[in-house]
Amino acid sequence: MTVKPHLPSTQAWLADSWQRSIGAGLSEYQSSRELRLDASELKQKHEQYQMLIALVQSHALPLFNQLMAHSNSRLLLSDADGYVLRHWGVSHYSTKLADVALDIGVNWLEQYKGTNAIGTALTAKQAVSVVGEQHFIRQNRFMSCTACPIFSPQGEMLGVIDITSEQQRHTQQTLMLVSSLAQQVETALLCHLPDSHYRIDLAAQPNLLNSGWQGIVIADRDGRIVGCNPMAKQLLNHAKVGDAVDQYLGGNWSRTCGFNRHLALHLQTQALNIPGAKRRVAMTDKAPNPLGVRFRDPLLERAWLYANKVITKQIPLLVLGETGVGKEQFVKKLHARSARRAGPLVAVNCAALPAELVESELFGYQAGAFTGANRTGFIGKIRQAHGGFLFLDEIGEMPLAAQSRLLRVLQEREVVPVGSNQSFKVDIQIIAATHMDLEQQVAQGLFRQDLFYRLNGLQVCLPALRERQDIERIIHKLHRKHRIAAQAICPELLGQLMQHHWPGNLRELDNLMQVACLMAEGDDTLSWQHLPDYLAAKLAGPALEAEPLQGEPEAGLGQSPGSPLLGESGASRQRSAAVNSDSLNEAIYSNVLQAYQACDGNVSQCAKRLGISRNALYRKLKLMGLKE
Ligand SMILES: Nc1ncnc2c1ncn2[C@@H]1O[C@H](COP(=O)(O)OP(=O)(O)OP(=O)(O)O)[C@@H](O)[C@H]1O
Repeated sequence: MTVKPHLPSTQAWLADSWQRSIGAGLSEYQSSRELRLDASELKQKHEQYQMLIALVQSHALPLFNQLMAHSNSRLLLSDADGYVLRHWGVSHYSTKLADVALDIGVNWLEQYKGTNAIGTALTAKQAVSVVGEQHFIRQNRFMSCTACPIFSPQGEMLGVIDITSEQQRHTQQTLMLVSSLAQQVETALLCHLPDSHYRIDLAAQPNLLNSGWQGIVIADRDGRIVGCNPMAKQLLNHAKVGDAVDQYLGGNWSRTCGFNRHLALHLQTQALNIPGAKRRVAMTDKAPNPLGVRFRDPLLERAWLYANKVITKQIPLLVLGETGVGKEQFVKKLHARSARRAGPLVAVNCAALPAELVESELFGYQAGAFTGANRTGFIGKIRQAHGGFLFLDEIGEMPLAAQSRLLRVLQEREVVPVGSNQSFKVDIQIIAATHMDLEQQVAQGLFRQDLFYRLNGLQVCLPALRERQDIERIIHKLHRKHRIAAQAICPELLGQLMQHHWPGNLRELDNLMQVACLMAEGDDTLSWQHLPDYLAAKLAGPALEAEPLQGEPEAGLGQSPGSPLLGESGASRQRSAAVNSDSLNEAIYSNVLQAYQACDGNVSQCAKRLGISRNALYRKLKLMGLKE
């Protein structure tokens, strides 16, 4: 005899769900059906959703632990197909959950389990609480479950987050808590969109800015919206991705990061500092044609074509070239034009990575893995780069002890976070860059030969600025970038710029143009008179060829050494020293030291002040014994 279930009548979504359970052929008296992933399928799911899992762990688990850890409850995450991906909470509860198969890898769609929070939230696309008797299958009625879907910034449902409790009956508060956990994860996803540079929180009242109910807009470096939450859309009258933030918030929102006002809105802007902030939300299908990028210099063109060939095959790429030739920009362009462009580009500054932190930075670590570890753990740069590029910048500067650890990391394409026994497969393209002659470093015992071979799948060398056939075009390009209004360059100055040695390469030219254009504001022609004296002297007079601090030139520090790199043609063009190198080095030391002290040891600020890259500053500080 079949017993007709008594349909709950109080809430429409619940009645609909029971109807669907009956429609799926389930009976409340039977035990539920089981669809379970096998080990390899589960591993695949974990790889696919590792970013989501990590964000739940870092953005939802701490609050859950604080409020529910002692209440025989568990926090669960399922994917959009209803498979439980992970659960967290008190350990003695999981056996009981396992009895009803609320276990990792088990599917909780309504068609298998009847009305339940995970399956019903997925179908109804809304937060639901399914408490005790409301479960369709009797076997599940000892539980209270509350679940809320998590949506990607593009509106795609990624999964649900759920709290399941054994004794505690869920209430409206639990529903609010789970919704807020889902919201935290959605905000984290928003902040990890490719090109995220600014986060702007907005609200009508200042005390709502950190309430969880504020609007959030994520903008790129140029102030274009790359994503926003529904509240921001509402507050900004349907702002869209691609719109300029200025259009909605005036021109002051990014001027100083911090609090601000625009009309009736209170704003709080912060610069996002996510390492390699370009993470994958979804892989896109077709890569743009790299051959569409044209270089007007044959050496650069060849480097581009070769590099593009190897990066489709996961062959490690080594990018060489003097400081400031644009290695980092080249890698960014490679990434942007590659099939992995929707994946992240995660940069590691190897010069600034202490040996003892190599594993935890690269592999990640579990919460509490060692003293000083972040409470929520860290996913690690390698897993962050999954699906994209891992860019090992300044590889030649890496201390030997750190090199052997890096080698181990690169040999195993599986990552086990420090303090964990779970391994994660990673799919990454490795690119390393350096301004140093690595082969010479190997010969001198300063760089491990095995690591060199591991990184040196293909080597491309970017030409120095003085060697480039398109130097005139670059000068005009950088002039256009910095000039304040239409303006020509006087032929004598142009000629001199084209002949200059440019030890700091593009960076040096870029800095010079910036200063000169400021001086030339309002004039029709950029000419000698607009150059500060020291720059004019540098261009006009005999070249200042000082010995660098350690065979290495930097722009912006007042020195002008020759090329240290590779013995390639540029090196042969080095001119002889014309000033006393000791006094020049002294001046540089004192310059750097002053700036470093003035910036309270803040490397980014100090590099900005000196007009050099952070990497270059790190190198200087190391030479001066101010950094490890
Ligand atoms: N294609 C380009 N066009 C114009 N300017 C460029 C280009 N590439 C790089 N630059 C300028 O040169 C600067 C240095 O570029 P980048 O950091 O890529 O050099 P790098 O070779 O990686 O330097 P380092 O070895 O010191 O880290 C950039 O900040 C930019 O100002």
